Amino acid sequence: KWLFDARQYKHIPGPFLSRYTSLPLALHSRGGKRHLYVDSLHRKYGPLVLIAPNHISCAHPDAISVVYAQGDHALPKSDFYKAFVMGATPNLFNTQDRELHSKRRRALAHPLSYKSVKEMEEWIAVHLSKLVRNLDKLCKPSITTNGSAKHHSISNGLGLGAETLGRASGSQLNIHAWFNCFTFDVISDLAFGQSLGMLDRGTDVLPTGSSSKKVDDMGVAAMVGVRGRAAAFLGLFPYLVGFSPIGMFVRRLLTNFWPDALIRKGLSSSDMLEDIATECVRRRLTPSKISRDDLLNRLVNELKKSDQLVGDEALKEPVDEKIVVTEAMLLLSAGSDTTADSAAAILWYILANKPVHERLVSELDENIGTLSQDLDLVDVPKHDQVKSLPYLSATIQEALRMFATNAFGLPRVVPPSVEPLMLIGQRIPGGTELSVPAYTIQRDIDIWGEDAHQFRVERWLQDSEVEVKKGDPKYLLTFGVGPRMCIGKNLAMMQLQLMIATILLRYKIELCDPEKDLEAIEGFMNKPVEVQIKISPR
Ligand code: HEM
Repeated sequence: KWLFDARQYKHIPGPFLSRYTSLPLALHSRGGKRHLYVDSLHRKYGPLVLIAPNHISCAHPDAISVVYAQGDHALPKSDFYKAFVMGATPNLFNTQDRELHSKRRRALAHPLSYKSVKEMEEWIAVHLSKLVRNLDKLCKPSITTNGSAKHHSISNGLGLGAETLGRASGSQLNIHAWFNCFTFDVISDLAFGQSLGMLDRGTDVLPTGSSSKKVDDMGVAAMVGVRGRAAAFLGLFPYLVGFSPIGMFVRRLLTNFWPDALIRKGLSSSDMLEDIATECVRRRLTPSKISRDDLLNRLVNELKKSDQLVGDEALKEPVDEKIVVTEAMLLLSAGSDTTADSAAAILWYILANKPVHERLVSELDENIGTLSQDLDLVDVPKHDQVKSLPYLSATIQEALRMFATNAFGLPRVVPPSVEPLMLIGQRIPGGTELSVPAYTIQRDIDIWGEDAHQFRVERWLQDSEVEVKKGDPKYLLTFGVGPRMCIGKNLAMMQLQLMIATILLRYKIELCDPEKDLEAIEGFMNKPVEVQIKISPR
């Protein structure tokens, strides 16, 4: 079968080794640079490349609507997603079953609609205000008894090794770590009915005793990150993982004995996250606890409705706790660091481009004006004030194009039973995995023009005086495309617009090292390593 597989792809170019093994791809994935490797292969071999024995990467604009097609032509997610097991049941993100997906998607679509997210804006504002209070304090070094300036320090969660994720001294801090605290607090508040309290504690390390399993000194952001890296690697060997009892058993073995510490840590982080989510959801579902109309409440109601129970009857029935936990945990892992990573990258691009920074500040000043600078009255903009600002929206689009939070191609599979599929003039046999590499598409000069590698906000502006090829959102793959595209986009965009606007309105900021490029490491998503800024009140 192995040799047969290799023969049926002989018309597709690619590295010799990749015809027989996924190892080259896996090694680049383990190194956190898969998208750059695949991009280099496209530059060498052209738009279709065999990157693993039955996996074709398609860097062509026409491939997007075929690989991520809607309706009857939709291709299911490939076995790669088996590595994203969380709990013992599949969730909206990792299920390969079309019916289960539609059912769960319906249950979450309403709670995450723009209208519903807008109704939860006040909870987001509470956390934004806490973020600002923390940054305000860090902006102003306090004076010690001997008169010297004392720097506020923050131990803010640990990265993979011993490096501190968000240390701040005086007016220098890693804004990425603070964005993580903010987005984790928001999503845990909305999805678990209780925030993880990171902004209150100034750290993403949970207090001891918050979980029955051992949560060592690793921050939750690092747990989510390392879990993504392990899954992105193991997904290339899907026969090792999965929901079956054997898959679960093998997973246990891997967690304890896999020779690579990163993979072991990723698997045990997944267990720890599950443990945290289970405890939070269980606490929240206890009848005596306060109930409020947040994401968890809406999700529970929708799940009950999808079980054909309606009205009062639905509310009386207990919902399957396992399903709520698995979906709430998905929201925690899918809806937190992704937003923080994107916000950190957007801010980096703004600060690295002074004219863009200045124009944004003028737009915000003209449209919003000053916010309260009084620590006790921390005031943040409303989403209605920022959502339609043209320069802010264009900057966010352009930074997401350049950074590509979702950078590698999300794999789908041609069902074995169907007729070979035609893709940009080539026959693709059933059973083939296909993906469209977001990073490569988002920097393709045929789509974006000769300046595709340059940060040009003007390409998204209607009335730009600068000569530039216009941007087309259908080639921006940040949130995915098709039936499996991001369901949390409304919430993510709302947070991104509010975070960036608030920070720019309130503070004078600059990069600590403007000469340094934005460093990123990729797991399932691409993540900035850190963004160190100098910050002071405006
Ligand atoms: C800037 C932030 C975000 C980015 C870049 C992002 C990106 C993505 C992408 C690319 C996908 C498709 C994944 C695939 O096909 O394998 C996806 C799916 C998903 N995202 Fe997001 N996301 C973000 C924020 C959020 C938020 C805030 C939430 C939840 C509140 C969320 C929940 C989900 C879920 C549940 C799915 C699975 C949808 C399905 O399979 O039907 N995401 N996201």
